[in-house]
Amino acid sequence: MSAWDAGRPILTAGETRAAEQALFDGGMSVEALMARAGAALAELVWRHAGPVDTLIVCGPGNNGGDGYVAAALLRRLGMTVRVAALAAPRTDAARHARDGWGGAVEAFAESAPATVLVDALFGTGLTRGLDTAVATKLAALAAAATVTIAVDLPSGIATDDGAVLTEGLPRFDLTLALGALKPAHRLRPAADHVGRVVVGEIGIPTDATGLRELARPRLSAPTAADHKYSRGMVAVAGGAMPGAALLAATAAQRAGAGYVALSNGAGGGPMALVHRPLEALIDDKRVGALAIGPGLGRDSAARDILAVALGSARPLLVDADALVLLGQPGLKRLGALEAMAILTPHEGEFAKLFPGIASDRLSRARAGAARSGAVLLLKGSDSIVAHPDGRAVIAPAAPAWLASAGTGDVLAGTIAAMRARGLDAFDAACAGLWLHGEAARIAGPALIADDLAAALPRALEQCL
Ligand SMILES: NC(=O)C1=CN([C@@H]2O[C@H](COP(=O)(O)OP(=O)(O)OC[C@H]3O[C@@H](n4cnc5c(N)ncnc54)[C@H](OP(=O)(O)O)[C@@H]3O)[C@@H](O)[C@H]2O)[C@@H](O)CC1
Ligand SMILES: Nc1ncnc2c1ncn2[C@@H]1O[C@H](COP(=O)(O)OP(=O)(O)O)[C@@H](O)[C@H]1O
Ligand SMILES: [K+]
Repeated sequence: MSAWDAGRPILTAGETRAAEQALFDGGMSVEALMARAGAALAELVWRHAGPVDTLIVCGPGNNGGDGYVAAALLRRLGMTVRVAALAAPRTDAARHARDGWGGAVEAFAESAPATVLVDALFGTGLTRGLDTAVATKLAALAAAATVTIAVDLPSGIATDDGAVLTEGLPRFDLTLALGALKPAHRLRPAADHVGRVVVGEIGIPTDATGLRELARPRLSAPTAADHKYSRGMVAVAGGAMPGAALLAATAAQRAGAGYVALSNGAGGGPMALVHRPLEALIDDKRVGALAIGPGLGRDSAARDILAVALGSARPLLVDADALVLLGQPGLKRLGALEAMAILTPHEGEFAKLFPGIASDRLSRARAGAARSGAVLLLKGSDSIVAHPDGRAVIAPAAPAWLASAGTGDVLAGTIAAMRARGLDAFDAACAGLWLHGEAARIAGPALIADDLAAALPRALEQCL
């Protein structure tokens, strides 16, 4: 299964509305869909918080409507549940839901805290940050609660770009994503506020999405018919700083490549690493991926090495210094290559390579892929893989211990191994990114890039 098919769909606010509309066009009522959403919420509260006193704070839209539905269901289960409203319902469905609750409705500003706080103020309809008084009250209720649950999204974050629009927004324990994940559940800084995310299946169609969550890849183990070249041959073009290229090459070996060759290396590294000149490697048709950038340097020698790599027919992975040296002519060459290339910039490299693309991270990654004609992996604490055709995958948060020199070099080698084993550029970037995050979890606190490479086999094991 491809990385695209394996990942859970992520819908924007607009896509969610369109998906809901498709159900309504098919004859379903808004009230019926809200009944499903409210039931999913009631079940989540019941399962995760138990029969303790609960306060559900409801906004004026359908997010608030979900809250009223859940309140009525929880009361029926015998729970002590109170409802507080920020404003009267403004949609027919939310009014219907409040009528179904029928009990007392406190004023939000005066409501007392409870053990469980359910935030049903705003969801995908949020258009601006919360007023200061509302934000302060929500934070106080959250601070006094033992368990905090957000309906669809914590109120105060932008659904589509991961922006936090409200100062002092609480970090919730749990978020019930209705129908599908939204970008804000995975994009930082919003993602820092969602806690554990549970997707509530309410039956909305999700196939029109252009965005998915990174999923664990399924990879095959070598069979009796395999030999070292069929498992994937990786070439790493080294340069001024041999350590970085060596890390990338070692990572490619540990990620399962059958043959890894390093050019311009200073020697050293695993005995199994082959040292060969770049000119010989680019003419070797067995090379399934050529990684260039880690430790390349930015001098004239580095430019020459990059020119050789760009002139080769080997599938390219362009990282680090090579991204900075590429420039506009290099980008043009990339787009014209027969085998789709992979670019792995961090934010700084991205800004140098694509001056003038200033937007949220997801839009930037997509624009960079479209402009280069290459798969673009925008690194960071919420890494994104974008295809030139507009599809994108967001990785769940990886351990921040990855913020350590050389971990990007390990990622480059890991992705090169995936590309060389025969995955297409998009799947290789996704598989490598997943293995990298998992290796970081395995390596644990204070990891160094060498540990990460050493942990790759155990990450790989989980994909077989
Ligand atoms: N669609 C469906 O059928 C279903 C949807 N479902 C649920 O509905 C949610 C989306 O519902 P929604 O579209 O009604 O938007 P919602 O987030 O409740 O708020 C919109 C209201 O808030 C207002 N407003 C916005 N920002 C504000 C602010 N900062 N401060 C103050 N006010 C602000 C805005 O008015 P405005 O002032 O912007 O005109 C408007 O009145 C979705 O997340 C899911 O939970 C499920 O029930 C399944 C069925
Ligand atoms: N705070 C963080 N949380 C999670 N992952 C991070 C964080 N900071 C960096 N990373 C990851 O660590 C790697 C760093 O790569 P890079 O910036 O190229 O470093 P280097 O050039 O030193 O190898 C990337 O995969 C990036 O996504
Ligand atoms: K909410």
